[in-house]
Amino acid sequence: MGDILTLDDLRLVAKRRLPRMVFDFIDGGAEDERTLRANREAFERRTFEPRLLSTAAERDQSVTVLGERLATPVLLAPTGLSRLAGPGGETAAAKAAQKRGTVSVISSASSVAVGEVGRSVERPQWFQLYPWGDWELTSALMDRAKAAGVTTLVLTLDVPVTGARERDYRNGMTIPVRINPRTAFDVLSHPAWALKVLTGKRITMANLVGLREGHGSSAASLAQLNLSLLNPSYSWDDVRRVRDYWAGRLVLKGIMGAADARRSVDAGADGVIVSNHGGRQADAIPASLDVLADVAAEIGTEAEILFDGGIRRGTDVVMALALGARAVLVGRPWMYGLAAGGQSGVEKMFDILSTEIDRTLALVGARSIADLDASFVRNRPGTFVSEAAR
Ligand SMILES: Cc1cc2nc3c(=O)[nH]c(=O)nc-3n(C[C@H](O)[C@H](O)[C@H](O)COP(=O)(O)O)c2cc1C
Ligand SMILES: CC(C)CC(=O)C(=O)O
Repeated sequence: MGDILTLDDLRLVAKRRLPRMVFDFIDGGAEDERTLRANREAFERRTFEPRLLSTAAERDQSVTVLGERLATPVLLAPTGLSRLAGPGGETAAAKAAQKRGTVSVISSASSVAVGEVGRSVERPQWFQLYPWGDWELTSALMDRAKAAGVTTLVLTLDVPVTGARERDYRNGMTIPVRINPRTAFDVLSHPAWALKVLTGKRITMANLVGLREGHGSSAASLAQLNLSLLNPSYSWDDVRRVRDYWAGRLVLKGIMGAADARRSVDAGADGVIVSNHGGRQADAIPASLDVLADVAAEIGTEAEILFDGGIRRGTDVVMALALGARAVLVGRPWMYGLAAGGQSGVEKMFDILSTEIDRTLALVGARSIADLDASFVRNRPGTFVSEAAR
């Protein structure tokens, strides 16, 4: 991995190593992928106003998030079925995060059960829950997370139904996976991946195993169960019910405006994640960066604000922090890291970002994260991204 300089390099290695259907599942977004592209363009449209002669010989990028000290302001976002990207999946990711002094958020749809990840690391992890209609299963999952030592629950609110990831439909990446000459060729032409990933333990939504009496345990039936549990009429009262049940910290994910940020605080959230699910759910909603300052203005003094969507550089991290986030999460980049080099690939991702964050702090003139505020960022109208650059 010596020639990998950037997170985009990691993406290209992942693209070579993974079957197209797996790469596109990770890389893709919903419908026309407008929101997916917008997430990047929002960073490319903004610039810094450097403050000269105001940094220090050593910069400090540590932050405190909901009472936890993190060595770097980057957490791993919850992503389902990570073992598709590489062996170890969520366990490898949690170990990498722990090694770099931060945490991962384990998805409800993770391919390693939360208890197993918890046993493989000392640092307590976070756990993500979907807005399920079935309270018995929801509370059972919270109990499992608590028993696994989870400190912070992330309740994802932007999945009333699944977004239309059209790359997946076209590639046969559906439930069940469509096996035809094209998908078979796709897998067979990536023998190293097939050997490493498909010959290991069966890839399945491990948290759901045994959750529902009498429910089958095949990968397809568990994925189907996950889908069928989604509840389009989930309400703020349901959020309050989770709040009352979960004694730890509660973070609401998918907040895209001041009004929902206010409702989150009213429902008892300790924090929110400004996120559009990496452009995988609603298309034609804004870049998450474009609503961050609004959310910060509304609830910045009452709850902690985290951010995800399109972070690919240290400059992006510093910009999001300057605009009001306490820390950021990355989704696709750690999956690319896992595909490129397992746990060391995820560590590599952290190392690239940390080095870039440190250099950016020095170049914009900040000694620590606490020095950053919106005055470091210029908002430029229009975009610098050409069609060709995409
Ligand atoms: C392959 C994949 C699976 C995901 N699975 C989940 C999930 O299970 N739960 C969830 O809340 N978000 C999920 N997300 C969204 C991420 O948590 C995060 O919001 C998003 O990836 C951030 O954008 P980024 O990929 O540009 O960093 C997933 C994202 C990807 C790419
Ligand atoms: C594995 C899926 C259930 C999760 C996913 O793709 C997502 O939430 O974006």
